[in-house]
Amino acid sequence: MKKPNIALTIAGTDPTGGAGIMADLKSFHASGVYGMAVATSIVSQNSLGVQDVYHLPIEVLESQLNSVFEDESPQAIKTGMIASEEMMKMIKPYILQSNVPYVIDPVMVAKSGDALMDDEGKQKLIETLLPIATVVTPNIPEAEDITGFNIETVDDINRAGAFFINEVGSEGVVIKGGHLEGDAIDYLFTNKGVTTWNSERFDTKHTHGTGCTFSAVITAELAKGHTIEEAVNTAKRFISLAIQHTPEIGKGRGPVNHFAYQKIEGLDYE
Ligand SMILES: Nc1ncnc2c1ncn2[C@@H]1O[C@H](COP(=O)(O)OP(=O)(O)O)[C@@H](O)[C@H]1O
Ligand SMILES: Cc1ncc(COP(=O)(O)OP(=O)(O)O)c(N)n1
Repeated sequence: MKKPNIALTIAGTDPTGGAGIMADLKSFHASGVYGMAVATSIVSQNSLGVQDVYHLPIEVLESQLNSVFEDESPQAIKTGMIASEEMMKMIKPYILQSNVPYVIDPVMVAKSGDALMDDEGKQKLIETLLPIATVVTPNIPEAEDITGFNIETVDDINRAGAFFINEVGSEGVVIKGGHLEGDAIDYLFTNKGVTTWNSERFDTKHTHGTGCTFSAVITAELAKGHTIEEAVNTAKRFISLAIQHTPEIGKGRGPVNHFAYQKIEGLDYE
């Protein structure tokens, strides 16, 4: 059997499996990629919200990174929740040395409204990690925080896309339209221009972890050697099916279905 491609996620946890590294590992698996995961923070959360957040000591983060990189070389890396500048500085050299596609989900606030990063962390993310990203996947509030202006119209989205590419220095950015009204439209900006993906908006409250899942699939597709455009195309189809076929788990805003794409599209593993 051929050795699989490997994707690594570096992010926070969710014991109920809807978001964070747990959702990333399921999404990697459902994309036919071998997943590895380094935890940054332990988050006690569920479909009802975030109950507690415990940031791991920096030496625990370093120790996990060494365990991964002493042993293997992932073909793509994703970061999600990174709470402090100290963590960002610890992670950055591992990403640079890997020299593989790097996806940033700039996680700042959970949909429950709970903060997952402080204000200083947001500024440091712009300075340390966003300039080395292959793709950044902000939702509208995250894009507003990073750019510093309100995003309400398509003109605002175009201005935000230009800000990430020209001022921050990211190679690509997908500004996700999940938080706007109407169809769920996502906008990919690269130096080649803008590409949009449009899906119907499914009327469901079960959208916990949509951003984690979407960015994890982009990472998996990049690990397989696909282009940014191909990776976002697959991720959009994956997340649309995952939201359309939610498993209705938990008492509140539950997770998406990480295995709908695999079942419906009949993904073949190599
Ligand atoms: N109700 C919905 N119906 C269809 N697609 C959605 C819906 N909500 C979000 N999406 C899609 O899910 C992905 C994640 O978007 P979003 O929910 O904005 O991210 P986040 O979880 O980071 O807030 C995007 O592709 C977005 O268009
Ligand atoms: C550990 C952890 N990371 C990220 C998030 C945010 O997830 P996201 O996919 O943006 O969706 P919501 O969970 O906010 O609905 C999280 N909750 N936990």
